[in-house]
Amino acid sequence: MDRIVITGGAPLSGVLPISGAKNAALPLMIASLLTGDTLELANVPRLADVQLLLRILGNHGVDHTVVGRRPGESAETGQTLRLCASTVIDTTAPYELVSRMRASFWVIAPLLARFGEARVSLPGGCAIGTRPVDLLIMALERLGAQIDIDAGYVVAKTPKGLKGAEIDFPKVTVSGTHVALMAAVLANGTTVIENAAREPEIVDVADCLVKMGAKITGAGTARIVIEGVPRLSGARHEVLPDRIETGTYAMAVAMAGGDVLLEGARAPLLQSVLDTLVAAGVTVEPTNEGIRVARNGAGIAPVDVTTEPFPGFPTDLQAQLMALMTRAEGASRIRETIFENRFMHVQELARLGAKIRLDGDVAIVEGVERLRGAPVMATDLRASVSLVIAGLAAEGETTINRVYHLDRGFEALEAKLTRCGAQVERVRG
Ligand SMILES: CC(=O)N[C@H]1[C@@H](OP(=O)(O)OP(=O)(O)OC[C@H]2O[C@@H](n3ccc(=O)[nH]c3=O)[C@H](O)[C@@H]2O)O[C@H](CO)[C@@H](O)[C@@H]1O
Ligand SMILES: C=C(OP(=O)(O)O)C(=O)O
Repeated sequence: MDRIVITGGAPLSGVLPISGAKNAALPLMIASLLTGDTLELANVPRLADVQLLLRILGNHGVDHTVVGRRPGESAETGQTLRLCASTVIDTTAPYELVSRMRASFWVIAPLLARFGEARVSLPGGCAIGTRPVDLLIMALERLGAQIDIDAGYVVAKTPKGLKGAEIDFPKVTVSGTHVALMAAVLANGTTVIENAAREPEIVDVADCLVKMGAKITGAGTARIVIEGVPRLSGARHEVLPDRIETGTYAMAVAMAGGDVLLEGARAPLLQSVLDTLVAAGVTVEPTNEGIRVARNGAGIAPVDVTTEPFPGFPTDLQAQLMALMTRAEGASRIRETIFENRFMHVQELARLGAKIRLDGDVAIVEGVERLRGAPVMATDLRASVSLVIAGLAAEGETTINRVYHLDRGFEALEAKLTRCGAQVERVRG
């Protein structure tokens, strides 16, 4: 298995390109099931999750081609995919594939909306929490689907087609909102989603669906209204920049010190994160090309942060912020409210010398003078990258095992960091 070896201590400088957002690319690819025409998606990151989803869609009969490199695309960022679901041969998504990536469960919505049936494996447990799908099922039932659970599969049918309805989510859910949206666009009549997730990735998917002929208003607010249409057509759409990758590299610069332009990043996608970094004493400057992040000499000030649905501080950056705060001048308080088991990085950061105490859903991080490199491993994507951030500031060598987690969500991580002066190497094996 591959490992990443980091020799800490080098400041970062230069230009680091930001890739397309994984969490938008995945539902956008799934939306290709809603039409028999071609959906062309640009700026799709080259990630293990994207490759796996192509396999899952291929299993349903979706053809894909990778279009030659376009202007603005490089070996490090982005590819253009053409997806065509003109002949869907199978409406079952099997356990072997769905169990490897949660978002693949969302195929249930377009399959049901377009073909009136879907049989999709329950996604199974995951390192960061139990992550049930009850609210996704509730949304589909509200739209008139009959749902049974059979041998670990969700079997959904809608013999007379889906019907528009009011869906009021008792808690904000990104997955629930994606599923409700993708089902409602082909339903008969009007659907209103209340307490909808406002994440930028929801807006990106809604924008693409509108290009495909869907009638959607209110995406990006807590109330989305969808007027169902009988069919959707093909479209071309460019995936928005990855705000989580942006925040991750901003924290890497804050940790290592230096001055880097995060090229293509958009500040409004992560204002709460940028505000936190400014509070920590980091220089953050949105420019026409992206976001400049710098820390030259100044210490890191401790912060008090709670994870929340967008526009609050994202749970997907909680581990990275915690890594940064291990070097702060004082104690930080980080509260995780989205997932009940998302502190798996704490014991690994401790191996590098971090001082972190857990009290329920709160982590109290006592900043230390120095971290020291060590072998570490993590059980999920963002926890793994928090160890990369810590490794950049640790004395000596940090070896990160289980690199497949990083490959799920960070395109060309070593190349991007190395180009900015970090000593990061992938050891194949
Ligand atoms: C591929 C993708 O986009 N993943 C993101 C998505 O995950 P995901 O879409 O799975 O996250 P949700 O917003 O749906 O989950 C939020 C909370 O609601 C709970 N819940 C969710 C659905 C349900 O039916 N019942 C239920 O109780 C979850 O367990 C969790 O505690 O949003 C999360 C929150 O921003 C991010 O961390 C993930 O990176
Ligand atoms: C938790 C994440 O992804 P997923 O929902 O695919 O597990 C993530 O992107 O941090």
